[in-house]
Amino acid sequence: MPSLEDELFPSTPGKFKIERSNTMNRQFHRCFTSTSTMFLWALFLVALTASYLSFQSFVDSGSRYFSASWGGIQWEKHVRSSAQIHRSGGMSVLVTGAAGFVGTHVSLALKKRGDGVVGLDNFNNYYDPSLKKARKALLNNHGIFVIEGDINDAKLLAKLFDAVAFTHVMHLAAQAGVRYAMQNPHSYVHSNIAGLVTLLEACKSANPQPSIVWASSSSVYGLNENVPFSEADRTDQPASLYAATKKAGEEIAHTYNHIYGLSITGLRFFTVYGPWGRPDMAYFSFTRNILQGKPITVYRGKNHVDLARDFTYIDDIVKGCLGSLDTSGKSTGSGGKKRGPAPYRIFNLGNTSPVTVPKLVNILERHLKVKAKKNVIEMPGNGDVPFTHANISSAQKEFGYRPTTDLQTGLKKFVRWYLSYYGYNRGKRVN
Ligand SMILES: O=C(O)[C@H]1O[C@H](OP(=O)(O)OP(=O)(O)OC[C@H]2O[C@@H](n3ccc(=O)[nH]c3=O)[C@H](O)[C@@H]2O)[C@H](O)[C@@H](O)[C@@H]1O
Repeated sequence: MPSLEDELFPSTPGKFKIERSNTMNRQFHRCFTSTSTMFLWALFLVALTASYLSFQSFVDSGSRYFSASWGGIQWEKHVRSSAQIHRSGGMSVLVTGAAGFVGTHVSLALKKRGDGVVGLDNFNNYYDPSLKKARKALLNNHGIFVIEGDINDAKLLAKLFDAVAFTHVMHLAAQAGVRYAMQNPHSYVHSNIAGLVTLLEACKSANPQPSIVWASSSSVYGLNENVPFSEADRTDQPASLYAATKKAGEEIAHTYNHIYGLSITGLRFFTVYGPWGRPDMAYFSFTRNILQGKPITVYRGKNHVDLARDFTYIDDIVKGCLGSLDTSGKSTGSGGKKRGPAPYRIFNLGNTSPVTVPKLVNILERHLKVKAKKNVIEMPGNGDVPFTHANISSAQKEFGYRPTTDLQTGLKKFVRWYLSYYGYNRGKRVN
């Protein structure tokens, strides 16, 4: 039987194989034995290092688990204190997408009037996450705790509803943007469909069930040509996957209302703009490019018709959100079972006065005191619609919604914020 040495060092044709004297044999054997011992030691050390490294990685993953961004006594304390109501008849609201544009403004408005607010946001990098972090810091300064987590995380949601009996959920977390849907379609399904269902599941099982107000979109009107758009108009011709996921969201919401007695209000926002806004939107990216001397691309419709939007200022949208929360009515279910019918509502939140994109550029040029380098091209077939225009009579009737800021005034406020946030006022540019 071959020895271990033989197996480790199989004979090979070479110097040591030719005729050897006894002495040479002994020396060779000594030398061979010590070499193989060293090799065994080396092997032992390698094995030791490997097991140490794998132990380290086990410890690391363990500590990652224990230091997860949510959970623990301190964390629950923060959640409960942030959810605390400070006015009589107030509400405690879970705001998803709290570090987003609309989420930040709504959270601040709720907190300011004495409602409890807990924020949830996944801080994804669809656009510059540092802007989301800055919004989070702003919310923290106002006593609002924002949890870094995803609406698809059912355990996190269950934990939140365990910790706090939220009266309302303001669901604003979403994958936004009309044209980006062609680049990353799955992100829309992940947030706007799967995420919505996970959230509604958590709400339906919560005891008490919260009332839900959530962000749909004016884009559900798609290729509809009746203007202004009314809630009763057809919404079965979406022009983008984004619009299709929002429309699907409305149907899913209806199902949860019907089966589980959840009170649900969907808000169709019309191109919301303002301070702390979204860098992917035209008014924001135009401002950035104009200030940096870069060209902007202005889309134009068929037959040289200008595109138009019912641009709606953020403060008006916030009023609409709060009005919806205040009039939402209660969910009726408990223990995951419906106990009676609950409200199901949909409202347009627009400005009711569409403005063309060239006019938007004009206003920006005046506020920025810089001429834009315009590159006008025909609207590509990328999900865009030629115009939007809201009929807001339902929201007006239900909770007195009345927008008061025109585009000229709203953009002035946006530009003032932009210049200050990006350091133009201090004589330096940080973007
Ligand atoms: O109201 C809505 O439902 C939607 O409003 C916006 O979508 P959109 O109206 O397309 O807003 P922008 O992306 O800011 O575009 C505004 C206008 O500028 C035009 N545009 C956009 C980008 C560009 O480079 N050039 C350009 O001319 C667009 O065609 C559009 O007519 C938001 O991005 C959506 O998330 C939201 O749901």
